[in-house]
This record gives sequence, C-alpha cells and structure tokens, in this order.
Amino acid sequence: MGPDPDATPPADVRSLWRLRGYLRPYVGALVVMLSTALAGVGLAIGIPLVIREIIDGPVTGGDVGALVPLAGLALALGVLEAVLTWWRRWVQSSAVLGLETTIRHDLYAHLQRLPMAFHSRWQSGQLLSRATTDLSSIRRFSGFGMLFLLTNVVQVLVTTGVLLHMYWPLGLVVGATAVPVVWLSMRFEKQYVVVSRQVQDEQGDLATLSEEGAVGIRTVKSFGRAEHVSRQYEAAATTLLGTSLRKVSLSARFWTFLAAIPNLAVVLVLGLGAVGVGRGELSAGDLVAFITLMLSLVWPVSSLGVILAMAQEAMTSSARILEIFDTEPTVVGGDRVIAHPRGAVRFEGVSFAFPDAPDEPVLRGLDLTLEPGETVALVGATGSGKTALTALLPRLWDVSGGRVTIDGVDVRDLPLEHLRSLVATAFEEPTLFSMSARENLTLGRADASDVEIEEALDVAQAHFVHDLPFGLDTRIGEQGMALSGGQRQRLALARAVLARPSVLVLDDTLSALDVHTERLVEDALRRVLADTTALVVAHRASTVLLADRVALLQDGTVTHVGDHRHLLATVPAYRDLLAADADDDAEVPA
Ligand SMILES: Nc1ncnc2c1ncn2[C@@H]1O[C@H](COP(=O)(O)OP(=O)(O)OP(=O)(O)O)[C@@H](O)[C@H]1O
Repeated sequence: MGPDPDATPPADVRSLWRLRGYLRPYVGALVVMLSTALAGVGLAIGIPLVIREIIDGPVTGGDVGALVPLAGLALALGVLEAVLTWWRRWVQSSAVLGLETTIRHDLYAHLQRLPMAFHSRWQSGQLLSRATTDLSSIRRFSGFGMLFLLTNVVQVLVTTGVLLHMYWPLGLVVGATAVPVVWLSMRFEKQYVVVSRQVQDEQGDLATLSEEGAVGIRTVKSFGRAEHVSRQYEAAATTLLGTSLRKVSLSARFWTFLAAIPNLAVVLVLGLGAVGVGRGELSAGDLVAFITLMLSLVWPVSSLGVILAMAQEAMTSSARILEIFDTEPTVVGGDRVIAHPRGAVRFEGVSFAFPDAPDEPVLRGLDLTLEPGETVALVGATGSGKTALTALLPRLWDVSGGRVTIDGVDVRDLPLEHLRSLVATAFEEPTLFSMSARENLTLGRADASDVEIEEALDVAQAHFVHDLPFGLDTRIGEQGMALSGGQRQRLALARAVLARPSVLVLDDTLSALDVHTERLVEDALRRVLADTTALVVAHRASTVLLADRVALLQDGTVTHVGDHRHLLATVPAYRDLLAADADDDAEVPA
C-alpha cells in the first residue's frame, strides 16, 4: 500500500509540471523576471556593439566631440543593466519565497490530514527532508534555474549569431570552444550530483547521530558508552570531511578548466583577429567587441550543466513531494452530527488488524457496551490490544470489521472534528508541545476560562504548574522545562478533562503516579467520571476500582465483563493479571 518512503521515486518533467499551479499567483512576477532577464541579454550584446562604435569612430578618428554621446550611451546602458538586475532579483526573491511558503503550508496541512497508517510508516526524518531540502531545490529551480535555462540558451544562440555575422571564421572558432565547455560541464554535473547527494546523506547521518547522542544522553552516560558514541560520531564526521573535500576538489578542477578554455580561445581569437585586422577584413573595434561578446558567453555556456543538474534535482524533489500529496487521507469524516451527545458507546463485532500486519488481527469479534456516564475499565495482558481498542474510538485507526458507535451513530459517519470533540484521550506517554503549560492544557478547548483550567488541574492533582518559574505561562515540552513522567501524565489528564468530552479515554494515564497522588487523582476523577462515559485502561487494582464495570480482554476479544470483586473471585486469568495488586484492594475505597 502506498509509496515506499525510502525509495527515490522516478522523476521526470511531468512531476515538475504538476506543481505549476503554485506559480499562478506569481505570473506577474514571472513576466517581470523574464523580461528583465531578456533585456539584460540584449544589453550584454548591445554594450560591446556600442564600444565597437566608440573604437572605430571617435577613438580611431580622434574625434572627442563624438566620443561624449557614445560614451554616455554606454554608461547609460551599463546603469540600466544594473537596475534591471536589481529589479529582477528583488521580484524573484519575494516570489520564490512566497511559492516555497505556500507549498510548505499545503504539505503540512496535508500531513495533518493523513492517517496514523501513513505516519507510522514514514520516519519523521524522511518527512523533514522533504519539507526542507526538497522544497528548497524546487524553490532554487523555479526562481533561478528555470529563468536562466531559458535566457542563457537565448543569449548563447543570439550572441553566436552576432559573432558569426560579424566575422564568420572567428565565429566558428568561438562556436568550437563551446563544445569542450559544454562537454566538461555535463561531465562535471554528473559527478557533482553524485558527490553532493553523498554529502547530503552523510550530513543527515551525522545529524541523526548528534540528535541521538543529545536525546539519549542519559542512556549513553548510564551505560558508560560516551566514548563509543563519540568514536561513532568522529568516524561519521571524518567520512563527511573526506567527501566534502572530494566535492571541493572536483569543483576546483572544473572551474580551473572552465577559466582556461576561454583564455586559450582569447589568445587564438586575438592572433587570428590581428591577421583579419591586418588584411582589412575586420576593424579594431570589431575585434574588441568580438572578444567582449565571446567572454560574455562563458557564464551562460558553463552554467548550463549546473542548471540542468538543478532541473534534474527539482524534478526528483517534486516527485518526492507529490508522493505525499498523492497519498489520499483514508480516514475521512461523514456528515452526521450528534446534537445532544449522551455518550453511549458500543463496539459491535469489532475486529482490527494493523495495516502492516493484516494477517495478525489484534482484535476479533469484540463486543462491548458503555452506557452513558458509565466507567468501564479495560484489563488485559501487555500487548493484548488495549491501546488499539481505545484508538478506534477517535478513529486514530479504523476498524477492519464491525463498527464502533457513539449514541448509535457509526463513528465513521461523524465529521472528524466533531468526533474528536466528543472523545478525548489521555495517553500513558503523553506528548507535550513546545509551548506554555496553558497552551498545552487548552489544546482541546482553546476558550477554557481560568476557573475551568483550575478545576481540571484539581482533578489531575496538577497544581505543580503554579510552582513553575512562570506559572501557567512557563514554556514546557521538548524545548522547555523538563517535567517528570508523573507530571506529564497529570497535565495530559487535565488536558483531556478540560476538553469536556462526552467520552473520556484514559490509556493507563495514572501509571507513573505514586500511590498517594494516584489516590488523590482518583478521588477527584470519580467526581468527573460520575457523568462522563469513560474507558479506562488499567493495570492496577486501584485504577480498576474507579470503574463501574471491568472488561477483560483476552485473545483479541472481551471474554468477561463484570464487577471487579466478582471477576477476581470467578476468573483465574483476571486474578493472575491483578494478583499482585489484589491485596491492596481492601485499602482502597470502593
Ligand atoms: N503500528 C503497529 N503495527 C503493527 N503492530 C502493532 C502496531 N502497534 C502495536 N502493534 C502490536 O499490536 C499489539 C497490541 O498492541 P497494544 O499497544 O494495543 O497493546 P496493549 O494491550 O495496549 O499493551 P500495553 O499494556 O503493553 O500498553 C501488540 O502486539 C503490538 O506489538
């Protein structure tokens, strides 16, 4: 199913062409860019011709009076060329940056719509490189490459035509020097693409190593592996250095040859040109114009190889980005709305297998009913599919068979946003985002008042946020204050409670809390759970006691549903799972 994230997709002009819609808002800018660039070509050809007039006219004839207007014209053309270049660059930069931003925005929005099945298959590094490296290579080509591919070809053709027209034998010499230059740039381009890809990959490897080293610093230190990790890093850095030096030496050789060829040609043209001037077939002004025009061809000819490489790269990048755009969001909402949700949940004959393991169903023929306001604890061995079951409610995954309903409506018939406002989940290992504690808390309900935030913090026993350096405004998450596992869980619980869902899912949310805090949280939770339907994944007897009923998950299906004490007394498998905890049970208020 879907494309392979690690493979480089076949690239051709069609992929680049498919992104043309993004250029539409910039048609005006493109017209300005193209006309200024073409006018620049005209000036690059015109200025040497004016100089020819100056040399053959006033300079040869010693006529100072005629020199002034011609020199003024040359100067004006030079200034015009500078102004046009400035204008083109200015228009170009704002257009291509805008273009890149629009594609990046669409890409991000699309990624948010793609289902878990997509995200569990694609490494974040892959997505990151598509959103950064690939986008910038498209930007470079659409702003710079595309324009110069066109204008350079025009400049080479027109200038060669002018040269041939001025004095065809020398024109042929110049035409002939273009051959080794083009050949050299093509060869260079091929080798350069390979080396620069390699440098990019090695930079990626090095980045991964440094990230792992930084994120895993505790593990590295506690296992005494610091030296091993630095050796690994050093080896990767040395490889990168070697490859980068190869890249530099390759381009140093290329540019040296590139400079040498026109210089040799100048010698040849000067020699042959002098003969031509001596024979009266060519004026001195012609020769100077000729050489100036010839030198003006060096960049357009030599850059063709690099621009073609850029085009190739942009095609590959478009193909890689289109791969993401072409992945259809398979989890799409319906259009039914539950106006007054009561929170009755039913799993009816539910089966489920992860898409990458379709032959090993995690759940099969599972039935479970949660009455409105009821709390059901889900108990099962580790790996028995408890998390998978809870993920079916907000449609992080879709059932493979059967259906899940809320108030009798199949969750697939509800708009996704509506469904996800009905169901809130607190995970065992919650993600906190790099933003303030308040923003993290109000993720599910941006308009929550301070009083409501306070109530949610009460339920989750998360008053510690007030003791953070800036209270609720303290930045937490990856780039902010590090919080303990238990603190993170309590924030996640407060976040879920604050969303005031009709159905609350707690996926082992209390596992990192000490017994004392857990009891306080449970006491407060009991009040919240009194009128909210809740599915609570539980590993401990104390958590189970929050529930009105317990469902035992075995072999992918619910085998027993009942009261905790009853199950403990009658179901040996249940007793085994909660045996260690069973003794505590007397201490906990039922
Ligand atoms: N993305 C996935 N692709 C394939 N298999 C998966 C995926 N995620 C989980 N599994 C497998 O599905 C099974 C059920 O996993 P699940 O996380 O639902 O178990 P659990 O009962 O919640 O376990 P625990 O109590 O340890 O959290 C496990 O065998 C797990 O290895």
